[in-house]
Amino acid sequence: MEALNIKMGKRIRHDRLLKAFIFFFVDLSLCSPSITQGELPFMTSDVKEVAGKSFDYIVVGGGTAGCPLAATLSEKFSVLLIERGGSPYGNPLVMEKRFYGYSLIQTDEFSSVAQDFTSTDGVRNSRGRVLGGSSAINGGFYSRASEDFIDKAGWDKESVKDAYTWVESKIVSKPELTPWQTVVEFGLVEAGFLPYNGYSLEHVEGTKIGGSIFDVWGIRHTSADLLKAANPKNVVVLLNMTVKNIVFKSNGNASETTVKGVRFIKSDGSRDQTYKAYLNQPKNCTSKRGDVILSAGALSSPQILLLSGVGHRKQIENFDIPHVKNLKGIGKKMKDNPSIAVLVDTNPQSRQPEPPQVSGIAKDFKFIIEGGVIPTSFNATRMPIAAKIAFPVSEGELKLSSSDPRQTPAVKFNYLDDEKDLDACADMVHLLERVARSHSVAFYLGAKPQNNLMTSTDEQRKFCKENVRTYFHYHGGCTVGSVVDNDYKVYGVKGLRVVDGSTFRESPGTNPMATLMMLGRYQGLKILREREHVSSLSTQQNP
Ligand SMILES: Cc1cc2nc3c(=O)[nH]c(=O)nc-3n(C[C@H](O)[C@H](O)[C@H](O)COP(=O)(O)OP(=O)(O)OC[C@H]3O[C@@H](n4cnc5c(N)ncnc54)[C@H](O)[C@@H]3O)c2cc1C
Repeated sequence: MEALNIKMGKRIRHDRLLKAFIFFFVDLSLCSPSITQGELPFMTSDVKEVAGKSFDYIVVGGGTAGCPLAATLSEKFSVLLIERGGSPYGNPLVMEKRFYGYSLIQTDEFSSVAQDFTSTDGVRNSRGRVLGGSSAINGGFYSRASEDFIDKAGWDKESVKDAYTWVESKIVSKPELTPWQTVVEFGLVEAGFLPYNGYSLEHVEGTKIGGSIFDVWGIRHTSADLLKAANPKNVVVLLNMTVKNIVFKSNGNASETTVKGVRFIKSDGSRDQTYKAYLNQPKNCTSKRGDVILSAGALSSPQILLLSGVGHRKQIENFDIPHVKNLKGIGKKMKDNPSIAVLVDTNPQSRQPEPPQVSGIAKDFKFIIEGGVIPTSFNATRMPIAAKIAFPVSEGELKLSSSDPRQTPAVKFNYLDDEKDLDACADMVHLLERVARSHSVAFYLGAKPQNNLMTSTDEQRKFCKENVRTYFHYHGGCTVGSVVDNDYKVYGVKGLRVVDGSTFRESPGTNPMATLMMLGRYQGLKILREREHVSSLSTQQNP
């Protein structure tokens, strides 16, 4: 136990460990409020309510960024939000913390809330397919981006803070640590992740407890809950429909590409029947108009652009899609933070799953380490401690693999291709082992601390190459500066924006969910400000 008593910036008190053990035996979810709580009155799967109609804004993808964006725009404008998946409410795989991780193992081709995909590198991965997007299947760890990241993005600091606070006031809770999470905390401190910062939403070096979108009853609050702030008179959330492509105006002016609306299909597979929804048209050419905003995530937003004929001509024409606009950056700069995990348990066991709640941020913010209990089947879990490289150099590409928008496009991330990433990974393995083999972890498992750590760089590099996996923070494909400008408008196309993880040149160092929710709110408010004097009444219906 001596190792537990090492000095920290702020001492972790022993009564916390006792409290954590008590928590272990009292399953708070038994007295949880109903998981159906939160159904939204403006959700529908009835295509007739929407097909052929016009709106000021059409948001494609009700995910992490799309929900806060639609909620915010609806304060002043009519908004249609189209989501390919169904409602998260009432689904225990989404809503209940005790089933965390099960959604990733119960997948099917077209309807499960998590959609499996394997990158061309051979790494298995997942993405959300439900209102709330990937915030409905993820670990729920909530952490703001660093000031440096916000500076680089050129965002207004005060507005960023307000947008984070808006999100946090609605869906973020301070977690109670379980015994295992407390042990991970001690292990990180023991391995030198200092200072100890306690509970913090900020991205700070050392060890910290992050926020959570799971509340004290173990109920998940996805970004869909942010839609509760929407103006119910102004918003329609259309579920179970997949947007196939963007509809452009054919005004004969080849130099100007203007968006008219979107075309979509039912997600269940009846692909032959397509439906359309339109943007309201401005009364005259000087009035401002709304946009179609793609918030379909790092894989689908570039895919929808390519399926719409926007992108590299050759790729598009290979799928018999008419080419509309040459924009070479689409599908480029795809990145996924390389990750390595070490299992601390020797065998699978049937434990309650636990999302990561404590993180170690090390070496000038280069590495992030977290630990959890992850289900590998319906009756077995493992206990990995995993680390990611925060700012990898290697990048890859996304290409169409089918004209079916429900299929995941082909994506290659080129994990660890760059020597700098491989060196960083070797360094990361060293740190990871120090946590995984710490006295704290060994004490919890009732084992002796192992001292057979990998020592040679060659051994660590080999381990990295053979074991690289995802931390699920993939991003890029429509990056700022190459596909969208600083206002998130697609270059050369009128009435089209992208607001989601595809616009990130790099993931915000820490876990990205908080910053994507913030981005939805931030960009929504920015658009409202831009159009302060325009009301939806100044527009006429289309067609
Ligand atoms: C398993 C897992 C664990 C993670 N853990 C964490 C964590 O603990 N903390 C953290 O900060 N981050 C975590 N992440 C990362 C984070 O959740 C994602 O980076 C983030 O949610 C992505 O947000 P987004 O808005 O870009 O996309 P998404 O949230 O994925 O939203 C895209 C939405 O668009 C919909 N859509 C896609 N195509 C179409 C179409 N053609 N038509 C209509 N709708 C469409 C999708 O169904 C989805 O709802 C995790 C991710 C995963 C997958």
